[in-house]
Amino acid sequence: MTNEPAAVFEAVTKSYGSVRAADGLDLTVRRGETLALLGRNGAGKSTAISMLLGLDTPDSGRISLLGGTPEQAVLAGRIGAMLQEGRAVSRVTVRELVGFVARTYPAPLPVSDALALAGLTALADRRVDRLSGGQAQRVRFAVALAGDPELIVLDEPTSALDVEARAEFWEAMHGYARRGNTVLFSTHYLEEADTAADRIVVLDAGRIVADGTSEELKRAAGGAVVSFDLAGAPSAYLSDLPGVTEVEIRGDRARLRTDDSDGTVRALAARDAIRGLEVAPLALNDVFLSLTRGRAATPETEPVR
Ligand SMILES: Nc1ncnc2c1ncn2[C@@H]1O[C@H](COP(=O)(O)OP(=O)(O)OP(=O)(O)O)[C@@H](O)[C@H]1O
Repeated sequence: MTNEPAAVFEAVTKSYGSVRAADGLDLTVRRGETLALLGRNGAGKSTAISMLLGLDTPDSGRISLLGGTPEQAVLAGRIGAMLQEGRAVSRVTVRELVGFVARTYPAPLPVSDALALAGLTALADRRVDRLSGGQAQRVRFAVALAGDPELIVLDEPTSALDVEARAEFWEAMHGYARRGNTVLFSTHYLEEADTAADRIVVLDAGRIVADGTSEELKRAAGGAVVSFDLAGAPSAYLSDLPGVTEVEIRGDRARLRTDDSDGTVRALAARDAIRGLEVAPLALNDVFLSLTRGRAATPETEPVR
């Protein structure tokens, strides 16, 4: 393995009419890491991925992939990709399909390895049009692995899957990553970025607004959440307590985001407002919301799940 990065974006911009889908992206993807591009619908994830794969060209800036251009890396079979829309294939078996794709690459994985990595060994002789959504998605993953790529790029790979199928999918992906390969995937599931990735890059309106491990992102955002039962008491004073930056009341429960949890708790204790008191570190969801706040309320954007 070399120290050369898997992929580099340098000051990459891309506009569609008046929409800036990539607005000065600078990003280095290191070899062997599993990186999540996290953002709402329309944040620019698919645009970044299309440019990385050479399917779209930046208006300005530069992208290199495995030390060369995206086209060179893709043509040499060094990249595997799973994009959002998959074409349906019928009649062939799982093994036949993966074998067929593997033969188009210069140095493919043995088909049995690709099937095993994708958790498909037991389904190898099943027709691909007779699979569940989760199984079909793992077939697409096996197809992306067929050429034995060094880097795999997955655009929202689990968006149509239920919880169990998602877990199985990530298990398969981890098997591939453990072989020293690089994975870049996009998602709008925070939980998935949190658990499946080593590194999270948060995109918003075509810009990178955060970059780090889930722990680093939470630490950088600072603070904690203090919650307690109001027990019918008034809540108007809460926003004036030490450290409190945000107050949310749900039913009879108050939830305070604070930069100084000790100070907040002391002040609540002084008012005897500590029924059901809980102090918790910030969740990735809170971090994400504060990073992307103020840009969310347009009709095309949806909250992350
Ligand atoms: N071919 C295109 N023509 C016009 N606008 C486009 C095109 N592709 C993307 N856009 C716009 O660029 C912005 C970024 O879109 P992109 O698909 O990259 O976001 P995304 O983060 O992948 O979203 P999603 O989660 O919905 O896939 C959006 O405002 C989108 O409407």
